[in-house]
This record gives sequence, C-alpha cells and structure tokens, in this order.
Amino acid sequence: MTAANRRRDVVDASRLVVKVGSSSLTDPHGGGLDEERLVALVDVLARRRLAGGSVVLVSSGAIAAGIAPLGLTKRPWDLATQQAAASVGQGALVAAYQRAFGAHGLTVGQVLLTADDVTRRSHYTNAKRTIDRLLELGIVPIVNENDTVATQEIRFGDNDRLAALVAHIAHADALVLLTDVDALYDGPPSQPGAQRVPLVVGGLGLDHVRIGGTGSSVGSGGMVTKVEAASIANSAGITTLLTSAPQAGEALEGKDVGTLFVPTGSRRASRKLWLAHATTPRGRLMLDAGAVHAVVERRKSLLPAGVTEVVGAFGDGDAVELCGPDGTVIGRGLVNYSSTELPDLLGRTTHDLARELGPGYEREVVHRDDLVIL
Ligand SMILES: Nc1ncnc2c1ncn2[C@@H]1O[C@H](COP(=O)(O)OP(=O)(O)O)[C@@H](O)[C@H]1O
Ligand SMILES: N[C@@H](CCC(=O)OP(=O)(O)O)C(=O)O
Repeated sequence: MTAANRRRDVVDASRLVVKVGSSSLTDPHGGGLDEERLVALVDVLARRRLAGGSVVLVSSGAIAAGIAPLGLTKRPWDLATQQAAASVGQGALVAAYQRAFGAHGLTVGQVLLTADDVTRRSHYTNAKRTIDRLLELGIVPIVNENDTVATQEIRFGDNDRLAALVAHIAHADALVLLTDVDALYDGPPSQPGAQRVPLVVGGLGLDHVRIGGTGSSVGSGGMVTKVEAASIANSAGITTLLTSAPQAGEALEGKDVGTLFVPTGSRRASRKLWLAHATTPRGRLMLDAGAVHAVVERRKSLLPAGVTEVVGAFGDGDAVELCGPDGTVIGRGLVNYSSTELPDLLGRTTHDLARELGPGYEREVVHRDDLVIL
C-alpha cells in the first residue's frame, strides 16, 4: 500500500481513537461548552460505532466547560483554579456526551487518567483492562486527563500525547486528532501563503514546517504537541490523521483532508514506548564506562556497581535519565531505589549488598525491562 493509501487505515480501523481539543468544543467568545459542536461530532462518531467499529474518544474541554459555571470570563491561569474549573466542567462535559450519544442509543463511560497511570506498569495494565472491557461492552469510553489530582510537574496539560498513549493502550488501528485548523500547515495558518502539508511519512519532511503554539485562548498544546502525538503513535505503528472537528466525517470516510502521519516501522514493545514518551525524568544517574557498555551493548540491567553519582530527588519507581561518564544521556529507566537510599549503595556489588543489608538489596538499580536506550 502506498503511503497516501494509508488513509484506508482510518476508514477500516476496527478500533479508532479520536481526540478532540478544547478549541473545537467551545464557543470562541465566552469559552464555554458549545453543545451544538459537540453534538455534530458525536453524530459522526456514533455512525462509526453503530456500523460496528469501536471508538475511544479522548476529549479535552473540562476546564473550558467550567469557566461559565464558576462565573469566570476566561480560562484561569493558575493550577488550583484550573483544577476547580475541571472539577465542575468534567461533569458537565460527560453529561453532554451522554445526552448526545444517548440520542443514538449509545452509552458512554468516563475514564480519567494521570501521566502516572500510563507510566507505571500496574496502573497502565488497569487502564488497559478497563478500556478493553468497556469496548467489549459496546460503550464509548470518554477519556480525559484527571486534572483535579494532576500536579504541575506530572500533568500532560494537553491531551494530545495522552491520546497517542491511549491509542497504544487500546491497540488502536488509527488515531484521529481533531482541532481548530483543518491540517498541519508549513507555517502558522494565520500567515498568508501557508500551505497544507497533506502527508508526513516516518516523521520526515518536517524541517521546513514552522510549528507554533496554540492559536486559541482555550487550547493548550498547539501544533507542537499534536506533531509529537503523531510521532508517538507512529512509533507504535499507528497511522494518525490530523484535521478539524467539522471535517471529522470526511476524515473517517477517507477523503483527502487534513494531514496524514504514516508510520514506517512496526510497533515497539509497549513498555519502551511508555518510557521514551510518557515519563518525565525526576533525576539522573551517572554511569561508568563499563556500565554504559553493559546497558547499551549487552542489554543488561543496571547494577549499583556501575553508578558513580546520583543527581536529583526521586522515589523508587520514578523515571530517571542514565548518563555516560561525559554526561551524555544514553537512556531512560524506572529506578528501583529512591535518591536517598541509592548513594550508600554505589559502586558495591549486589552480592555484598544482599549479604550486609538483606535480600531486598539484591535488586538491580534499573531492570532491563524498565530501560530504554535513546
Ligand atoms: N504549522 C502549523 N499548522 C497548523 N496550525 C498551527 C501551526 N502552528 C501553530 N498552529 C496553531 O495550533 C493551533 C491548534 O492547537 P490548540 O489551540 O492547542 O488546539 P486544541 O485545543 O485542539 O488542542 C491552531 O489553531 C493553530 O493556530
Ligand atoms: N484536561 C484539560 C485539557 C486541556 C487542554 O486545553 O487540552 P487541548 O485543548 O487538547 O490542548 C481539559 O479537559 O480542560
């Protein structure tokens, strides 16, 4: 199949993840939820669902939907008020989806996720099981970031990357990103002469594209996070189409709209994808040359003996960067010790540690299954 024909991936997808941004669901003046636009989108998605396809909807708009009920006039800038707005708005958002899908005889289920939920193995397995079961039951999962508990450091903030990871969790055949512009342009679309980019293959050809931030007062990621999301999905082998919400119907029918991001490789093991894209490193481990060789060339786990220095404050299970003796980042992994425990263990063999401190200290610093080489 030629790259352009990969539009069929969207048409034929038996599992489709669709992400819609705040700017496509809200009234451009007041910033509140625009139910007419929401209903128009739901009509398209319900058609696909009723034709037998599974659809997961990743929907932003909680903060935007909370603006009016809180008596605000625009999107709040501080985290606490954003969380309050999301708390009020998320209920209104899901209620509006239930009404709109309900008109087609369909039921929705709310799934709220934090970055942690798609990073830590136990949580991500839970999220996957829930989404799978909802789809088996014919429900349309409505996913959003759990804004009320996500702190500044750990939140995605935009839903684009979350959507890419959900596409991966759900084993989607295609990802559709809906926003307020009809495609990726080679420069900010507000500038005259900007041209649509119809096709991006394997992430190539983006060097001449000027990608900017958000064009609306309610969106948060802009085009940068959408291109990033397409690249995450592509690296998992998932074809991604970016277009505007009003063109969702045409996009799902395979018409030549938007920008199609076509993967070149095959799916990478899911844990590795997570580590590379979903985690925010909390610290750094400096490795000696022998440890770099063991980890990079021989694909071994990282042991305390090869770590020379610990930088940053982290807990066990957090993501950290692994650096070579010259400071170059060589990989990323989930660490099995906190930054307070680790310094006392450096340079010592697991055998000695187990003998002196007990069998609990025989564990690796980073297990090779939790480690990705960058
Ligand atoms: N090269 C580009 N091509 C298309 N849009 C771009 C580009 N650079 C910046 N943008 C802006 O990105 C915006 C979409 O991002 P955003 O407002 O965060 O949407 P959403 O709320 O859907 O996530 C567009 O309105 C557009 O102004
Ligand atoms: N979780 C937030 C998403 C924030 C947001 O603006 O995202 P997006 O419109 O996708 O850039 C919300 O529901 O308001």
